Amino acid sequence: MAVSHPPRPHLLHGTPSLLVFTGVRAVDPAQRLDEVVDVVIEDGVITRVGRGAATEDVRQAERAQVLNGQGMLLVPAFIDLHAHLREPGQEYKEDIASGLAAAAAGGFAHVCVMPNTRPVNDTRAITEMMVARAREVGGPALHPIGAITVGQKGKELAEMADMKEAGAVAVSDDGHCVTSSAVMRRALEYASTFDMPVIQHAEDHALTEGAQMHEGAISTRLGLRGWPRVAEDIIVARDVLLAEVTGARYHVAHVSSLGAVRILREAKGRGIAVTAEVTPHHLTLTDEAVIGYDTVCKVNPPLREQADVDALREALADGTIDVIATDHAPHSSLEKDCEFAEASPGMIGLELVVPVLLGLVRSGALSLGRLVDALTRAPGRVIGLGAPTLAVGQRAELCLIDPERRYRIDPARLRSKSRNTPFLGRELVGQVCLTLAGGRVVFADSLVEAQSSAPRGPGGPVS
Ligand SMILES: NC(=O)N[C@@H](CC(=O)O)C(=O)O
Ligand SMILES: [Zn+2]
Repeated sequence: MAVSHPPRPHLLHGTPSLLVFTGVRAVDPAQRLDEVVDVVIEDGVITRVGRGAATEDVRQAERAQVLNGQGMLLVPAFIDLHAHLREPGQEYKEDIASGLAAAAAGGFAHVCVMPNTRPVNDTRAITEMMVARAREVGGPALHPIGAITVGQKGKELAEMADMKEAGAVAVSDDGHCVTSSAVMRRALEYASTFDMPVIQHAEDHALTEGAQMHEGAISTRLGLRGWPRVAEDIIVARDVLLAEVTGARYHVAHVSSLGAVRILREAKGRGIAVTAEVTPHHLTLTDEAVIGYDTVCKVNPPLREQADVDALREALADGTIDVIATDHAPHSSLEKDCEFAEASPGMIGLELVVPVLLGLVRSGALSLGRLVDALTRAPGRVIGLGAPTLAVGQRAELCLIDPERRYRIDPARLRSKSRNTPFLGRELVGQVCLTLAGGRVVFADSLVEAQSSAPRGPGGPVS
């Protein structure tokens, strides 16, 4: 696995001051919009949306860059609630610049980053450093998630108020579970005084010691120690009870088991403030992928069985699971080109959300509106960020997708520094062509470049 690669060409010579999409299918759950329209963006702000909005005047304006949206989808840019960008400390796997470039290529305008860096982000100083570094880089906005406990050790609570002031949007010990009920109770109480959600990586470590994959028939056959569903279910059940007594906001990271889905459905039915996310890989892969002992299929929580996949899809469709999050977890060949038992768990995902998940829409497992909602409005609600929308007057944060483009996932074209994904080399359908974040173009694919030419007159780029 190569660790570095050349960046893809950047397009549109910056951000055109007048950007026009004609005849594009715009899908925006916040406005209940699903219609073929024109969209006009002036100086980074959406100024017109509607049939015929791109009048002759607009299209002929000297500074206009007009993109033919026929057959394309335009959606609000995505928010990822769960990514590991590895800076500080493991920049050979990913850093804030490469991680945000990957996010932009995946259609994201906002990325929440987990605190299991080296050192752990459990302080104001590290939170500030991440925010400052992301500002320097530009591109999608970065939102740190602070640790729940000092050093993610599960004992003393970290200084959440400090981290919140510095920009943290939530707390989590992701990578580790807060197993002590007493610590978890205090964490929920403390975080709720700052109105911060507590994100739990639900894994009863006593039940997963030495585990390599999902516990089931395949783990037995492969002779690998298993991670039973109940290790997730026990923690989710306990935490739901704690969320109920504390009234705090509780969010479950990367739900993988059908039992956890059942518990969440019941909790939501009783009006408890719980939310949950699922990853693209848990929605599309099972433990059968592990049969060749390929270390790219090792991930926490593990890929489970078809019955789990079916339950997760159903839960996402009916809103029991609110959010799709990538759990983008880059690792280099050092952690993956080894024995299965030695390999680190995790898969990259930021650049693969659209091609992996549009398949679910084509097969009828998920509506396009719900898919977009789970990537925009739902995560926005969890972190209290106004959702990106295509409404007039909004700063443009959007993503243009070619839903029919079929291509092979090519390692040379990924912007992440890492290559650990089982989707590498697979033929998938659906590609992000253009991403705007904060009113600016942060990613443009060659197809968009081919369609556009440099602005024809003065008034050019705003960036
Ligand atoms: N998901 C993973 O398998 N790995 C994550 C940690 C985590 O989210 O559990 C990582 O940081 O590598
Ligand atoms: Zn985790």
